[in-house]
Amino acid sequence: MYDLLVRGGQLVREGGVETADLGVVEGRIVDVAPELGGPAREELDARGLHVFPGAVDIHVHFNEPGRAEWEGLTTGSRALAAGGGTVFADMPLNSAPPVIDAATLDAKRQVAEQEAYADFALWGGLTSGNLAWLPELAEAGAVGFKAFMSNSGLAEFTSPDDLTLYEGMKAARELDRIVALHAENDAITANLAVRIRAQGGSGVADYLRSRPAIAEVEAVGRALLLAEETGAKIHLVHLSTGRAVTLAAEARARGVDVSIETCPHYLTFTGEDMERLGAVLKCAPPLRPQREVDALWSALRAGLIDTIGSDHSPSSLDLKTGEDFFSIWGGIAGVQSTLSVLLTEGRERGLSLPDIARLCARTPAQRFGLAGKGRLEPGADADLVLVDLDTEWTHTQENLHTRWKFSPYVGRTFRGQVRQTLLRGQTVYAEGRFPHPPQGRFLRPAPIPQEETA
Ligand SMILES: NC(=O)N[C@H]1NC(=O)NC1=O
Ligand SMILES: [Zn+2]
Repeated sequence: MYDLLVRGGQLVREGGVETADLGVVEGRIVDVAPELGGPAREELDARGLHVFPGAVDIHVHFNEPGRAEWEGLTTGSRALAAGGGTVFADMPLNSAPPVIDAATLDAKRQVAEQEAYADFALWGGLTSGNLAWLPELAEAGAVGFKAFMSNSGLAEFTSPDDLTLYEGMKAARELDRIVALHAENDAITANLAVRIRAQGGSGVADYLRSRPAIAEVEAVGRALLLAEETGAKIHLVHLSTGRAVTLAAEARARGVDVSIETCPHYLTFTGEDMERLGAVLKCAPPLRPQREVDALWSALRAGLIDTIGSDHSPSSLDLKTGEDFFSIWGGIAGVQSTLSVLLTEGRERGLSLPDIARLCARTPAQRFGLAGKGRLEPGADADLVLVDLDTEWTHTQENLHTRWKFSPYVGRTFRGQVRQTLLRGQTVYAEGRFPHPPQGRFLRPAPIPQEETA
């Protein structure tokens, strides 16, 4: 007897899209076939809908404990679920204190186990001062170590110098953990900012000039060399330029173990949009000219980019206002919109539905050792998103579930709407509501597979 039978949905799987039923027992998919026989305790009619694996957002900042006024695990994970997500990996900053040792990781884990509407993994930090604590972070279940090659924007989350990064990668290799890198050259970005501000620059165009593409490309090149030298596995977060993606893809072709992420905002908005809309679009690396947006879409079509993470990083609204654009908080609130962007713009730009499922679910789950996630296969968790692909809808402040109703996607029209999200067979989101209390579980990464993730 099934606990749940999902009837007649169009399943988006690795090989293509097929109409079939899903049989679920104790939160796991046990059977996938057309016209499964019952009985079942509960049936869900998915006819006319597409069923995707729950999205796995490997890059969010929910900022709890310590900075819940910026977002919070409850609101952040509700927004994730409303956007079709069932798993998130929370970055070690901007929670306070940041996650740089086992005790801070355990403290965040405890809060998330109470509050998260999705299953979750936790990143540890690799900072200038915590090399000695990487083993205990790995032991506590960190999914990997995040390092900033430029200023993180928060004094308590320091950047490792190149020697520390090199030694951190060696340690990460020993611990079989991935190092995630925010790759921008610190000397270029910091010194340009000082010079431009000294000349009185304080606007969006000034900010854009302080973070040129070469800052990203140089840091990506350096990170790849260090990874090649140490044999470490690295994950390049939020790449914003075609040239950085090409550099990383070339390194991968000669054996460097690198995965490549971009974010919906680099696929949707340009520097000109940032100049027009201001703080709601402030991020680092910054938004780029249209030709880079197009280059990222080409790279996605060519299979060069592995994962899409939201880099959801909001703050309270007071930090998003002010005359000096350099001082405004950098971070975009997009956790609810990743799948919507891909279903709308991605389909127009030539991605298939299985491509979208691979980028948003299968590859991030596989790359980060999140067993049972990201696939609609027998044995996997019944993490399902029911999507009506044809409905057009416009994002409003009212349908945002984040703490602050401040997102660049408000006012945007999407084609394809999330109707219902299930986590291990239980509905966590349906038609604007969250019918059950939070039940997210901590995911400890399994050993990372060696094979290519692309
Ligand atoms: N600290 C933090 O969240 N930084 C993020 N925000 C952003 O725009 N880029 C980042 O790396
Ligand atoms: Zn981030």
